[in-house]
Amino acid sequence: MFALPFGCEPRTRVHTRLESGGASENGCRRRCLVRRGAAYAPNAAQTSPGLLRCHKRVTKRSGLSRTRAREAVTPPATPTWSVSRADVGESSATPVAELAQVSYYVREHLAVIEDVSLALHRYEIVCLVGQSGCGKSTILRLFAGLVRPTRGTVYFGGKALHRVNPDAAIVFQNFALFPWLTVVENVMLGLGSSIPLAERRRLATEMVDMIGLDGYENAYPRELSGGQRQRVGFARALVTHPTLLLLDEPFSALDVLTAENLRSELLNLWTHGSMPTQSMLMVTHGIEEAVSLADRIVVLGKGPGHVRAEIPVRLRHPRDRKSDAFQELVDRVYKIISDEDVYVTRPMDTTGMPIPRKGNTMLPSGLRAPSMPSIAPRPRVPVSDTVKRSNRVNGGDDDANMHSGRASEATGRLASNQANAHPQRLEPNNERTSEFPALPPVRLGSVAGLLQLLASESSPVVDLYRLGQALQLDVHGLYPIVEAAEILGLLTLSEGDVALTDAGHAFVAGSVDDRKRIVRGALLVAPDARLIQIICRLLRQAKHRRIPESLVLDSVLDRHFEPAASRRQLDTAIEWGRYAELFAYDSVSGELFLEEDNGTPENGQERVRRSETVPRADSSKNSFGSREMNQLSDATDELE
Ligand SMILES: Nc1ncnc2c1ncn2[C@@H]1O[C@H](COP(=O)(O)OP(=O)(O)OP(=O)(O)O)[C@@H](O)[C@H]1O
Repeated sequence: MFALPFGCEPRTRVHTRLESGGASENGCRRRCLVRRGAAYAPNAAQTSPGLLRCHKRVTKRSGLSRTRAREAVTPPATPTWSVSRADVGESSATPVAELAQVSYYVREHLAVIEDVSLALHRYEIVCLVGQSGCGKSTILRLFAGLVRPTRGTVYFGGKALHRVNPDAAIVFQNFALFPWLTVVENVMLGLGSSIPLAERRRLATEMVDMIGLDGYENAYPRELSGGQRQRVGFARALVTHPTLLLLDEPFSALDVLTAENLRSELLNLWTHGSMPTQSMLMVTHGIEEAVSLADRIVVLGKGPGHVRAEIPVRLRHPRDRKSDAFQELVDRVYKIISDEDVYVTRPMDTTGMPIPRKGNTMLPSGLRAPSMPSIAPRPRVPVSDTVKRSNRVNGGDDDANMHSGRASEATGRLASNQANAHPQRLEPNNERTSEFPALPPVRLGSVAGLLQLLASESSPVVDLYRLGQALQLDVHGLYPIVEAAEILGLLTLSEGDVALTDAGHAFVAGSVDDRKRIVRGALLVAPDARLIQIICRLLRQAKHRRIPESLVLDSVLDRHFEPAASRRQLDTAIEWGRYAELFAYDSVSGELFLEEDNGTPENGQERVRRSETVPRADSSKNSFGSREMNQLSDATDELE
């Protein structure tokens, strides 16, 4: 199945609101929501992790100063962001969308779902859980108007829906990106052709920025990690400003740390009222995921699909997964799903108390046991220097690793026991031929996920071994992520224990811009980030602020690493440099380049940003004069 967000009309109410003060009902409502922040909402500047970049968006669009723009969208300081948007009492009598006694049959006689009634209210996240084949995705498609009910009615905004829903968008599990289109072009597809091309590009670029992919606008999907691809999926859905966001297992294809990071960023956007969306319906197989995100969990039964229980989740955000209330709810949902004979009547649903008839503890097919990691104490196993060195050059096993795919994740898990039991037996890596510092080849999204996880722990110090167990990562998979965080000064590792530093706490609490600033500052001074520092200096020396990647490979990396390891080092440097917006990369020409200089001195160095005006060298290596190449090549000796 492949579909794009629906609707072609430009829907610009949020931007209108931000620029003009907002006159629309929706804009007003959302503004009120933000203002009520004094009573319930978070202070983005203090507590907002992740993806939120509204202040930057406002700056770009309205010309406000950055500080003023931040004030325009940041609610007043408040103790905590703890109340669900569904709890603000703004849900109106008319649901955002509703299935009223809907049945859906295929081939005229095969019932997929039967007599399902389900209302989605304003500012509510509803999670659909249930065994494989119980009709979860079908319900999503009904709300999207992609399929029509055989009986019953689908309502949207109180009106019967008879066509594809233009105010809904879907985020898919498998990202569904066009590989031949860049990030911005993929997002533009969500907008439809009735909007002028330049406007589509502008809106898409803004959304890419908001979703935390600034610096990747012109990257192709193959250059992105799974988490980044799913960010594009979110951007493509959100760029249409959908009233209803439908999520079909959006985190299930991601490794656990990336999923953790993205999930918390999404929740943060939602909680801050930064999304144009009024209601979210998410299909998930993860019970803990449902309990951590949902305002209401709907459990479906199968044969044919029907609603077995609706369980309101009244826990406050951020939800403590170790709390008794959280775990009780997980157990309750688990019991309802796993025991077909637990019969739940509708009046009982609101209390969330099922009536067990007889025991059945088997995990149904397609249902994952509670999967979000929690960490317990354990005996200590230090990580050997050999493992550290080996992992720096070779990377770990998870999707976190930039050079391994899903298959290697599974392999890594299988290998985990041996590796954890005998880390000191791992063979030293022989690729490196000198003491040039190697970057651990991991994605920074995984680092963010790890930090997020550590911050949610009650203990300030967490045991690395237990952490690996909880994440189902062996030492090869986990250590490079920890090491990357260590290089960036975000955590400390001592005798097998990891602890967040002040910078690590600031990173977790910070916005996307804050996070990038922290990483940028660290990369410019960290001794182990010498490769990135050399690239930055070469770029500043280059005539057009562009260098071919071959220069870095030939003149720097190949002196110190075997060719395959050189490539991995360069890919890592590109990923980190892009994230920090230190430089950009053109994968077609294989060139690194500086973006427009915004003149902001940082750590004694000048930060540079994108510019269409930077002259672009020809994609062939020859466009760099041999004299310049020689000069730059000579310069590397000095830089090293
Ligand atoms: N167009 C169709 N033709 C034939 N069978 C269909 C069609 N649509 C849905 N089904 C069947 O209906 C059942 C429910 O499908 P659906 O994808 O909605 O379930 P699901 O709960 O989302 O499953 P999963 O959790 O495995 O993704 C499945 O058995 C599916 O094969």
